[in-house]
Amino acid sequence: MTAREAQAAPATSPVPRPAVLGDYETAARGRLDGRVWDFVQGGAESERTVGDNRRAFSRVTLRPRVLVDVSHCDTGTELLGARLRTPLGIAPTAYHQLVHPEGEVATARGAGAAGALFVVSIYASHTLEDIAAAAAAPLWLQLYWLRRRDLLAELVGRAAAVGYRAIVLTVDAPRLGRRHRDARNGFAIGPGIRAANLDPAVMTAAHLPGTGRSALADHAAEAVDPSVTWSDLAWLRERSDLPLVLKGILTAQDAALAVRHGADAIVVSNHGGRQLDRTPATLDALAEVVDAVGGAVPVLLDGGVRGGTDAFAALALGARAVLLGRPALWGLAADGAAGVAGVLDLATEELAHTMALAGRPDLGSLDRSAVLLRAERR
Ligand SMILES: Cc1cc2nc3c(=O)[nH]c(=O)nc-3n(C[C@H](O)[C@H](O)[C@H](O)COP(=O)(O)O)c2cc1C
Ligand SMILES: CCCCCCC(=O)C(=O)O
Repeated sequence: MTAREAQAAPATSPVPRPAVLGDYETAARGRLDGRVWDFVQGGAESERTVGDNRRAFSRVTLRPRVLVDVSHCDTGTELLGARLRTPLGIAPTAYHQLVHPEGEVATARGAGAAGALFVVSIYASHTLEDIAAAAAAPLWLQLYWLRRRDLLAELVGRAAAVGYRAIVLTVDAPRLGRRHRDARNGFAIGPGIRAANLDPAVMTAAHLPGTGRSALADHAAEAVDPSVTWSDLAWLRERSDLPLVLKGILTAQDAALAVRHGADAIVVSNHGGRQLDRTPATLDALAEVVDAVGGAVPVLLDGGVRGGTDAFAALALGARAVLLGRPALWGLAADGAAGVAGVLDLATEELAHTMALAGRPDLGSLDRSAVLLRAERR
């Protein structure tokens, strides 16, 4: 069942006729506890980077070509050997059960209905195996480099055994960003929700409310290994034959190092503005990374993508695919699997529409000449 069918059928759909992804945001806002909402929406420190990710997309101008046959617009793409119906996928986000009882199992169903990639967080609230059983489209597994390397080795083995297609190592979080909303809320992961793939002994701090701090930040300080460097990637490589994707690259220097150390793909990401505040908007960093990589590996982007026209801009500037973080959680909170598929289908329809009006009937015909990215006014 596609999301459109799901929404057309019962008059009880909680998000009737969403016109833009922001309609899912509004619906999610009405359903979530304030502290969970702050955890989802919030960013690090002044949240300047959260806003900059969005502002960068508003500086894009489109340059349409005309008298092109656009009677069929194809959003299909290929990524690390897998065919996808859409270049829009789901970024890894922790603890989907915070926003919907069916958590990542529903997210996997929604992504499958849309034919979209789903990157599963190491902090998923369902097991890798249950998520895989619900999936009908490619899954990748995201890791943070935990001090407990035995857990990493176990996870990459389990992921391969149930068909995950890549390992994504997030490299922008040697410690957690200073998230003032979570600190003020003393945010902790509530009872009944757990990181289903990790040893509970590692997770204690993440569940301690009432400290006056973010329990997740305390957990990260305990559990994440901040001493990891480029040379450690070989350790992970030796334990998995799956392609290795590095998420959180923002500079040409690190992009070149990633290629040199054998990364199979790169995600240009500032973690949705949740880690180092005042990093560049991902759209502004994209061309630098794409140029440094020189086509050696695919480059993906996340951060601030809120519709098909944003995706069009990122794809034109060289991204092979684009990931949605918060919007997937809005869809999940609003309407479970149908909401996730609804977000992906709506954004993909918007992308196809933009492609038609811009005279670019397939992703291969999209290049930098399709957009102008105006410099930021100082
Ligand atoms: C609630 C939440 C949880 C997140 N959890 C993770 C995570 O577990 N691993 C990770 O690599 N990134 C995580 N991220 C960052 C996302 O993968 C992604 O980089 C970011 O959300 C993209 O920006 P967007 O939300 O503006 O689309 C999280 C983001 C949010 C909003
Ligand atoms: C590394 C400790 C917990 C991380 C929580 C998920 C996440 O990455 C986020 O942005 O939030």
